Amino acid sequence: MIYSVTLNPSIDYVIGLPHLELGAVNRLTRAVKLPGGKGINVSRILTELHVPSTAWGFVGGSSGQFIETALTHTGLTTAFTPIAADSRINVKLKAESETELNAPGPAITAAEVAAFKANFDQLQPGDVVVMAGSIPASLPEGFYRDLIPLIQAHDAEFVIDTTGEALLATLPAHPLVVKPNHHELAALFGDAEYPDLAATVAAGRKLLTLGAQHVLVSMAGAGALMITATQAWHGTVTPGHVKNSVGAGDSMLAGFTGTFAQTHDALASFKQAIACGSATAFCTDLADRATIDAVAATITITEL
Ligand SMILES: Nc1ncnc2c1ncn2[C@@H]1O[C@H](COP(=O)(O)OP(=O)(O)OP(=O)(O)O)[C@@H](O)[C@H]1O
Ligand SMILES: O=P(O)(O)OC[C@@]1(O)O[C@H](CO)[C@@H](O)[C@@H]1O
Repeated sequence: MIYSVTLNPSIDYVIGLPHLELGAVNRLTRAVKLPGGKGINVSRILTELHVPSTAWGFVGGSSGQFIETALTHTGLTTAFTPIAADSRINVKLKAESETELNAPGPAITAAEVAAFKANFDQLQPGDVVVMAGSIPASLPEGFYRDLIPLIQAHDAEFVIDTTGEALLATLPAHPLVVKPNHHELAALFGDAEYPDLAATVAAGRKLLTLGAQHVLVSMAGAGALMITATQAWHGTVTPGHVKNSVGAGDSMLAGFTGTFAQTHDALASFKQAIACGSATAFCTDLADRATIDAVAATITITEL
């Protein structure tokens, strides 16, 4: 079983208008509410792929109720920990360009944390826990790192999508896959942007040396890399009409994790990762199965 962890779920309030004028009254031409949060997005894509998963995390208030109900309607299994405070609302503004306004998240009490951690008692060998997204300000910075022993005590694996020191701190525990984007990768090593794929591969390979089992580097419209100790592949898709980049990275992680959990075939998992990431970029919400399959048929993989 795959479990996603979203410590800080959100309602994603997606609003659109042709032109934003700061300091003026703007009339929206589009306004929709979606259940959001990186782990939740991973679970939503897994559902599209018919890979069972359960979404864990903290939800509270009427916003939390909306998130839970909306996810249940998608067929996703949730086992959220209820909290007294309200889940956050993040604004995704689509005008001339995309702007995201992400809230800090609710206060979470020690009793709520204890109830959440009790979930980990049910893990079985071979299960995978995907931890993704920000940590609410009321929880310690090292919260993800502290969950790893709870996972490994059951011989389960973990996947982590975080950045900077928080990511580096988890590598000695051998995450199944890490997926920085190329900007995050450069920042991780205090480098300027990498000039070419060879330099990006060399930096990605350092993450393997530090302990990651698989390394993907996403590069938005330029596709993605998968890097092993001796090989590297660059994957791209036929360009399409980009409608939404929110959740492309989460979709990618879902594609890799879901396929790897079923096949243990890293290259097939990489292809599905690219298909899911790009399909989300080509959809108005997260990708649907038909778009994922259509995009998968256009993938080109080049061994570097
Ligand atoms: N414009 C695009 N055209 C085609 N594919 C895209 C595009 N943007 C993203 N993708 C696909 O999605 C993958 C992940 O995108 P990206 O590199 O933006 O991840 P990210 O920075 O983690 O995204 P986010 O945080 O917005 O979810 C890319 O590697 C690519 O396969
Ligand atoms: O504030 P965080 O937790 O870093 O990111 C949250 C978020 O931006 O990530 C998802 C897209 O990746 C959205 O659904 C959600 O609003």
